[in-house]
Amino acid sequence: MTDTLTILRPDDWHLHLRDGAMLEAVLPETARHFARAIVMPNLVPPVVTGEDAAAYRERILKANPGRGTFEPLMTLYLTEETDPEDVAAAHASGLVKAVKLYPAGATTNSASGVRDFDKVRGVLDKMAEIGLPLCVHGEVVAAEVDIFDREKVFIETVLDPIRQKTPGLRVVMEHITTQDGVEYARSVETGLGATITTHHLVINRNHILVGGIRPHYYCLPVAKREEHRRALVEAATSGDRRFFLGTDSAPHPDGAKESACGCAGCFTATNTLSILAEVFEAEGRLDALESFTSRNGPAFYGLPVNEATITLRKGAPVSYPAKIETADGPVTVFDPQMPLHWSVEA
Ligand SMILES: NC(=O)N[C@@H](CC(=O)O)C(=O)O
Ligand SMILES: [Zn+2]
Ligand SMILES: [Zn+2]
Repeated sequence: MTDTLTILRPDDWHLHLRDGAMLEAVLPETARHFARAIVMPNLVPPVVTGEDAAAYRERILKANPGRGTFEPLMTLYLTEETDPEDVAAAHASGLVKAVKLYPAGATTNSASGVRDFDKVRGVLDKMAEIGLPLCVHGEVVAAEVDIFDREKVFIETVLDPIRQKTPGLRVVMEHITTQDGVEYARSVETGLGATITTHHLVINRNHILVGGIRPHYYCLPVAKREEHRRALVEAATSGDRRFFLGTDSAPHPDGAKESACGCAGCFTATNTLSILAEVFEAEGRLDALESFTSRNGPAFYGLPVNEATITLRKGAPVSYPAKIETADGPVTVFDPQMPLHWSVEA
């Protein structure tokens, strides 16, 4: 039986670091194990211009004393007013690694997102020309579409048309939650990737609703039926280069989650690697963990893999804090409802 596993140091291709006191509290949780992360731009106000991204990057680096090896990979929040030339300049300077598309109203802090996709055509055409990836929160927001169908309908009515109208545009389907997402990603040979979160590999919609409503399992896109979770596990553990880890670790203070109108987001930075090792081992696919966490993402983004490694060791159940303390209040760490035996060696 394998009880140690050494893999290239992982990256997180979808992460929320927030700002201010929350940034300071959560950044070490990611920097402990990850070399790089694609940092989501949904601050209030959002990170829209190259100048915004440069300033946010400085704040992240400053919040990370003594852990100089963590590299934030910056993104821009696409609005209907985004200037294609500003995007191109931010890309050319090496500052920005992706642009993020939020359909307006789809998720946390998405009010400045896109309503009319034709209005961003110029930016998308420019991105296709320069090879800058578009990261997509793939849910429609129309009130008549059931929340459990929003991803599937988005793929059919928004994502596929966008890709047809802007050939060559590189797209990452962020945090896919359905078999439909897996199948669509698999239907395209190059230029389309998909991130999968830690929590969507573990929970289905019953975790949110059975035995009482459990706000710490509520995130967007909302977890789906078990058959969809199984499709995600199969895709993540397959080694297929189109699928890579984006934890979507999204901290909210407990008070904002345990509320009559609780925020969406699961905070998984602290125990992600232990959870993933458990999931991959259960599938008999520990050999594919490195592809998912450390190889497929850099390959999609055209970046080198990390040189450093981490070692996971199997032993007695790992202990981790139930909550992270922050100046904004405690943040509950995702509870996978299973013992975790794999720890990351310091
Ligand atoms: N995933 C979530 O449920 N929440 C994210 C936003 C997002 O990634 O959609 C957040 O910023 O809190
Ligand atoms: Zn999202
Ligand atoms: Zn997210």
